Amino acid sequence: MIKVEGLTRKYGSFTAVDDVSFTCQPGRVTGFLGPNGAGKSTTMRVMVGLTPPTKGHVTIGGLRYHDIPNPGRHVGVLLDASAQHGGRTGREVLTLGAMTMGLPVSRVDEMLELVSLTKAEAKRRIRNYSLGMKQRLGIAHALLGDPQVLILDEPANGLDPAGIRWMRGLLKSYADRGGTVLLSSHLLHEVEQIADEMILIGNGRIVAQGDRSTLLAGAGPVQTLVTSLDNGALTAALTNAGHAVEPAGHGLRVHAAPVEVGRAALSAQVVLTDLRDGGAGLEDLFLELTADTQREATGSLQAPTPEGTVA
Ligand SMILES: Nc1ncnc2c1ncn2[C@@H]1O[C@H](COP(=O)(O)OP(=O)(O)OP(=O)(O)O)[C@@H](O)[C@H]1O
Repeated sequence: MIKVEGLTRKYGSFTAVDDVSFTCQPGRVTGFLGPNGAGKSTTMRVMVGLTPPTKGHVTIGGLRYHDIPNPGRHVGVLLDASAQHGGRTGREVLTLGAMTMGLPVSRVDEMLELVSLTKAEAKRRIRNYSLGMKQRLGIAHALLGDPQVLILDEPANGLDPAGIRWMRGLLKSYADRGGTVLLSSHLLHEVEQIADEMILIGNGRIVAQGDRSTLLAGAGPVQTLVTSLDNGALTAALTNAGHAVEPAGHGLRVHAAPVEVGRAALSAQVVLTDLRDGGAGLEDLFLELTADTQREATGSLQAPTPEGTVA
């Protein structure tokens, strides 16, 4: 388990992380989500002892990182995949890691296979790796010591769609086996597909946390988008059932849950061709909660004209 308690990190008069507290449970993937500069990396750096906190503390399995004997056997860390020495080969990096942690060198081949780096790629110098290859190597390094806890900063960065899917499966099965995973991202869709819990941070402060349904409960009124073979009859049935209905594209927006819409359609014998949640959703919630920390106005984006002026 990772426990962050009252963590504050200041740089001069600037507060990068402001009284942050949360826990990451074993068997769960926790997503750490926030816009650029929100304080995710700083929090993670404090977790693994690379940045001292101004106030508060972090424990992993009850110990501060510095007090964990042979930490690589307990905590797998990937903070910056490009931070490896460019002149070393991937195999050398993993071999050095295995030797430092007292692991058999056979572990290197296992990890290379796990992250799908070929033998030829493992012999290449890291300065010639693509970002996605560096990321795979970083994940291999984090998993080398078979740790119970993983702390990964933007692990999907640079991975192609198949790589992102692979990583999702890898982290989910790791958590299913009882591991604790904390991963950061500034991309909601990346996190929401994998995380059991989400922690939203903006301007160094936690703005929301919980599982998907808890967060969605705070995301505005329930709405459903529905299209049918007879929208007129469906509108009548929904109105009779006491639900507000308005036209939306080829279908209807109903101020009720999908199950209520389905019931009304059944009673009116209307065939549905599309039925989906039309609520504000997590993205709206995320943008709303972090609105004062976004660099862009979220409501009224205007594309620049070809001349570079806003139309
Ligand atoms: N060493 C430092 N000195 C001064 N300011 C710093 C330092 N490290 C981080 N900061 C500032 O702290 C804030 C939080 O940065 P951090 O890297 O933690 O954000 P982040 O949420 O990881 O962002 P991103 O998604 O862009 O990686 C930023 O404003 C950053 O400029």
